Amino acid sequence: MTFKVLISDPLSEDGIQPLREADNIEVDVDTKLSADELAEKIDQYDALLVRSQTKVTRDIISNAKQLKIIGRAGVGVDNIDLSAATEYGIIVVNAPDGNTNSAAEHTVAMLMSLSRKIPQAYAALQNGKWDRKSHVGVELKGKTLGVIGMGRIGEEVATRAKGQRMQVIAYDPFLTKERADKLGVDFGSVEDVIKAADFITVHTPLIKETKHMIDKHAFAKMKDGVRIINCARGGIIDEDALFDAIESGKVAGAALDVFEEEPATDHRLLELPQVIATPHLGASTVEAQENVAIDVSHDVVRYLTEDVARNPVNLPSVPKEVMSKIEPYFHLSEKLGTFLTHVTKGVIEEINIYYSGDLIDLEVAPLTRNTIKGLLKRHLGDHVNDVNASYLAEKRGVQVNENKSSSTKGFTNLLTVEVKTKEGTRTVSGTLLNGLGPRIVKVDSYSVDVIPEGYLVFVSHNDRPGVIGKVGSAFAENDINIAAMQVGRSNVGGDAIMMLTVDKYLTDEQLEQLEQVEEINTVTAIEL
Ligand SMILES: NC(=O)C1=CN([C@@H]2O[C@H](COP(=O)(O)OP(=O)(O)OC[C@H]3O[C@@H](n4cnc5c(N)ncnc54)[C@H](O)[C@@H]3O)[C@@H](O)[C@H]2O)C=CC1
Ligand SMILES: O=C(O)CCC(=O)C(=O)O
Repeated sequence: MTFKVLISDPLSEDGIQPLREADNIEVDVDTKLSADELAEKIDQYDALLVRSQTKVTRDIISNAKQLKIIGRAGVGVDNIDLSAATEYGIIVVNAPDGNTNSAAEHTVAMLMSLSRKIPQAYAALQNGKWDRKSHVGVELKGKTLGVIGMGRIGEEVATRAKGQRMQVIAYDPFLTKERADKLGVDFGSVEDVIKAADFITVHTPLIKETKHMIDKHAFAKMKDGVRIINCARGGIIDEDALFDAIESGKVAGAALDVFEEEPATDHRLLELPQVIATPHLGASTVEAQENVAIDVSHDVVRYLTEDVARNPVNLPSVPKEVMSKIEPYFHLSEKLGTFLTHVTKGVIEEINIYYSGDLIDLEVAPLTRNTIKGLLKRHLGDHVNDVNASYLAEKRGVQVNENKSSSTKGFTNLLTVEVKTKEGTRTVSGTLLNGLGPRIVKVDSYSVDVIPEGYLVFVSHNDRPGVIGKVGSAFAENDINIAAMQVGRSNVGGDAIMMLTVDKYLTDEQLEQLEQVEEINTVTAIEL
């Protein structure tokens, strides 16, 4: 099978070598497509790679009939409609580490340019003005830098600012005292930071909580003559409030690499002499562009060929060590879900998944997603995958509960899936037998030992002498070859079940014939 990859923004040619070198991947580069052209063309592709220029909208995603992965060569994924991608089962991956250094260096460059008015002085000189009076700067040494967002870039900036002998005070919801002490920075609330700082730099993602977090109220609390830097995302700082704060003299200057609307060629902030700006250049170095393209290309190859991604954005990433431990249970979890879709009557309202034995200490969320996938796929089709399984269940009002239970019923590991509908509850348990692979070991209260593979027939019947022979004959009369058979009963003469492994999926006619046997209540054909 050959996968087709479209690259719709300029990416480093050296960086995309992993894609070019993959045997089964064909790469098209087209960086001039309009949104409409992309929406029209996208249905031929298995993967789309972008930088920040292409807006991957719901419209484009809904046309992407075979798209499996969107790769963002960079950190911020705000140019991709993540909820649409999740809904359509498309994984989004980014390259979070490759441009950290460049973005941090750019921030420091902006900090120094801002403090010494280098861009303004250069522009004046180009216009023939030897003006030394208007371009008096301030030193960084001894000043306080406020860092909001101490992730990868924020931390690098803080460390470098200390090299300039600045004091650093930082806020991040995940910044612990231990980490702050280790980095040699003070920490406090957003308010503490903005009140204490002479320079403020933001390094958060643009999300609901950070949109306009620096607004007119925040500016009012700052020191007079504060200077602001934004090399993260336009919109973290309210641009109108910044404009007013500069005009009023509260803010002495601002250095902006990013804007709420980009490209921002005609922005009123750019008319202010206190503002210096670059056109979103934080990651624009040879090194960063090569790094992010390499990282994202590797992830696209990995996902298309092995179904694993290192930097997924709309799916929690599972560390390799965890993955290697849970991987053997993947097959079992999906098969248990699929088994239940065959034997469950009515609309699923609740799914309870119980993990016990060896499974109790593992991170089982990926197995839960896989079980849900098994439960939904038969009815919703092949577009159900790990990315959208939980979303689709939630959308349908299905409550999913993940439980860890100490009851192993004698197995070293046991995975039990219970499904509730208005018509009742059905339960199936499976285990991974050492050296023998996956087994279904219980259906409702009946113990069985069945390999969850191929074609099965689930028969519920009354426990009477001779019934097994009758069922055997009925199968023979219907030309159905039985490869294996398991029986289980609740009590002598009571309800009983049979699980048979057969060679073919039973037709409706065959099922009707089998149900003619007096002792048989229901016969269900199962394909796992
Ligand atoms: N200008 C450019 O070309 C570039 C811009 N960026 C942008 O820089 C930003 C930071 O990137 P990274 O450091 O790689 O991301 P990161 O994910 O490592 O760090 C973001 C940090 O922000 C923190 N945060 C989230 N909400 C917050 C809040 N309300 N207040 C304070 N902190 C909050 C998070 O806890 C996290 O530690 C992103 O917006 C990214 O898109 C990244 C690379 C290049
Ligand atoms: O140069 C780019 O692609 C933008 C980089 C960026 O903003 C990011 O990685 O978040």
